[in-house]
Amino acid sequence: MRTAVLAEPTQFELEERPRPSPGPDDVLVAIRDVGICGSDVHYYEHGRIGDYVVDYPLVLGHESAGEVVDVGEEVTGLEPGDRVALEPGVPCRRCAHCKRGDYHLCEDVRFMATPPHDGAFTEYVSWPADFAYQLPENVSTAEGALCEPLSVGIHACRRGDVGTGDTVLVAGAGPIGLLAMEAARAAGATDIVVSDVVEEKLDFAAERGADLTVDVTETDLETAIDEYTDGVGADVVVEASGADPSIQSTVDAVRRGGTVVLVGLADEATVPFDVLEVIDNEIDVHGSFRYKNTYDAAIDLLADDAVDVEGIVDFESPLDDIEAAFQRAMEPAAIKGMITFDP
Ligand SMILES: NC(=O)C1=CN([C@@H]2O[C@H](COP(=O)(O)OP(=O)(O)OC[C@H]3O[C@@H](n4cnc5c(N)ncnc54)[C@H](O)[C@@H]3O)[C@@H](O)[C@H]2O)C=CC1
Ligand SMILES: CC(=O)[C@H](N)C(=O)O
Repeated sequence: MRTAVLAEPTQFELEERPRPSPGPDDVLVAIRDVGICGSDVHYYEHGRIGDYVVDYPLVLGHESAGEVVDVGEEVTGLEPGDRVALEPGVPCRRCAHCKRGDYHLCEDVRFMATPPHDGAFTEYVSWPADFAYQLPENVSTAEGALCEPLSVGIHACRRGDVGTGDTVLVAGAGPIGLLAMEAARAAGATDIVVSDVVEEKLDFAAERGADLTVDVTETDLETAIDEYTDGVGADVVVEASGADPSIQSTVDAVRRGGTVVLVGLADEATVPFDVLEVIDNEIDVHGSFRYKNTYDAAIDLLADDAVDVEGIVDFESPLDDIEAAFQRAMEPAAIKGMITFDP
């Protein structure tokens, strides 16, 4: 099977690898669509993200969906021909975190395209059947692949307890921010403010329904939020940029008693943060790591047309052109690239 292998920084090689056989509890999936995530681009460019260092060769890609072509002997509920979205993190199922239900916090998780685990820029993946979610007829495999970043948005909104009538500030209009905006709207938020430093990103967020956009290179975020909320502040702030100034400004933009959800990964682990403001205003600050139990919700939202994920895809490319696709994904205005495979 044809596989794109990251052989060294900024260097993919296309190689033939043997097609895997599904284990007893696995499904063999012919991959149809794989999104290019910011983390894939980071590994491509720098060979590491924090403590995760690429031991070459590595197969990238963790936002994937495709068609089941074979099933292990113990698998029930899925059969060849079914289209599925693959949840990329398979936990150990035995540790204290897994047993508590926080399987996304499992320290032995096998997460696609996070070293040393291979991902989905390949023609076939064998994957545990319970982490393969059947797609209804009206949900495409491209949408199935984007259940992954949508899940990050859904989990962030759950962490922030976003509810009916809320005003939500989403900081950062990359794919994660844009899909957090979709998830917030679906959770009942009626006012969504999006901040960014790139005008095109904000224009795109506005086209996709942001009620207010704030270019923080020109406008003070706290002032803009104060004006929009009559001095109250946002009920929930979802920080999805990872930029230090944005992280710091979350406590100024949120209302007293509101919630800040930190999703964006800061370059440095330590960011100066006004703790007194957190205490005085009784702000709940939550970290949000990946997601758990979101795929069914993501697929239901897609089937009901309650969210739009395909609209964030701005370019598609076949596997053979993956190098060019990654070069394009590195452009500042790029949003979401998708590697597509012929059926
Ligand atoms: N916690 C988690 O489980 C996950 C975290 N992430 C992280 O979430 C963040 C967002 O991911 P993507 O959307 O893929 O990244 P992205 O890089 O495409 O988007 C970030 C956006 O933030 C904007 N930005 C930069 N400085 C800003 C500022 N001061 N204020 C507001 N916006 C600013 C950028 O212009 C860009 O549009 C990244 O840090 C990524 O590593 C991604 C997936 C999962
Ligand atoms: C941090 C990322 O972008 C990646 N999606 C991951 O969950 O590791």
